[in-house]
Amino acid sequence: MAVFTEVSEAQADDLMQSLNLGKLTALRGIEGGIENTNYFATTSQGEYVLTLFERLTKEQLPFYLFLMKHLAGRGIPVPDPAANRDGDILHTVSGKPAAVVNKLAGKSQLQPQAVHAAAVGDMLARMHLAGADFNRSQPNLRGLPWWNETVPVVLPHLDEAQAALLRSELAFQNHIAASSAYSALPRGPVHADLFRDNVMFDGEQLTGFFDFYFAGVDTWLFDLAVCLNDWCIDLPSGLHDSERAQAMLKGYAAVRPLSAAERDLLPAMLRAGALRFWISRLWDYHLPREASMLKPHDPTHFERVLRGRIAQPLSL
Ligand SMILES: Nc1ncnc2c1ncn2[C@@H]1O[C@H](COP(=O)(O)OP(=O)(O)O)[C@@H](O)[C@H]1O
Ligand SMILES: N[C@@H](CCOP(=O)(O)O)C(=O)O
Repeated sequence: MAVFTEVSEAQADDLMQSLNLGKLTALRGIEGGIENTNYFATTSQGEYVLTLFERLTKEQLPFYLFLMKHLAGRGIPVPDPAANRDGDILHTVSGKPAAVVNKLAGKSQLQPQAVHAAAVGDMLARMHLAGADFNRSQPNLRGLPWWNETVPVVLPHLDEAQAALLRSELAFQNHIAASSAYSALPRGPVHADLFRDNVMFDGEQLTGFFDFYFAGVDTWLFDLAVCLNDWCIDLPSGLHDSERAQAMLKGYAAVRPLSAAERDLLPAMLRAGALRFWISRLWDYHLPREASMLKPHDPTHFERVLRGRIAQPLSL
């Protein structure tokens, strides 16, 4: 479940009315998600999602919320945070920072085909281009500095072979990040967590995507690698699916062709994407948050993905 903080109907009604979104008619806690408290709030005007942020601070949140607003304004199908009469889009509910966004149509496609992978590639490239002139900046808070901090914390929980892999991959990624080839990669705001459960489809039509709370400024190639590592990997084997990967790469490149430097570094970024989620899953698994009733994601999945990416680098 992902209701860490209870919200009463009266509290939600007050907020919806202050946002000029009508009178609350129903409020329902959302089970999915692992980071924040989420409710579906129905009003006389429509359906919305109310999020209370459990870990992110008031200083960090404007980047995500204004990025969503910027992208929505450019026609990218992402939730648009609602503003009050003073133009504020970050609110407070039960002492927690909170936001209200429109509910997106569609449902998750958890068993994607090539056509879905292509649509995600196309939309990701559109998002990168639309975000290029966004005027705020915040690093990817789950980027290399966080990996360097967190690896020593999770290492004691691993067996020898896993610890050796984690150490050597972290060293490899530090080496890549210090290279001139890496510095030459184009960058901008990235979603950084565009997994299957964060994208909505109506049949083959991508209707929207959400959950921007791991977004940040990073290389566009890293974002693409994160998508390839989720949409184009079979579950539970962790094996690469070439048909879906080619479809995603083609969908992306039709909107924004990859540079030579990006093509060269794709294998390293696929490893970076696998390492990032192996570390965060190990962290969530071995150091769970107090009072959380969540079932953590399986860390060994991304260990398998990483081993696969090292053994069989994807070449373009
Ligand atoms: N804007 C939205 N439109 C439709 N459904 C949403 C929207 N935002 C969140 N959801 C629903 O809420 C669930 C949890 O949201 P998510 O952002 O993944 O939570 P968390 O940040 O806690 O991981 C999603 O799986 C989805 O079902
Ligand atoms: N996609 C990540 C976990 C982040 O969870 P989300 O529900 O906020 O997308 C993973 O699979 O490890």
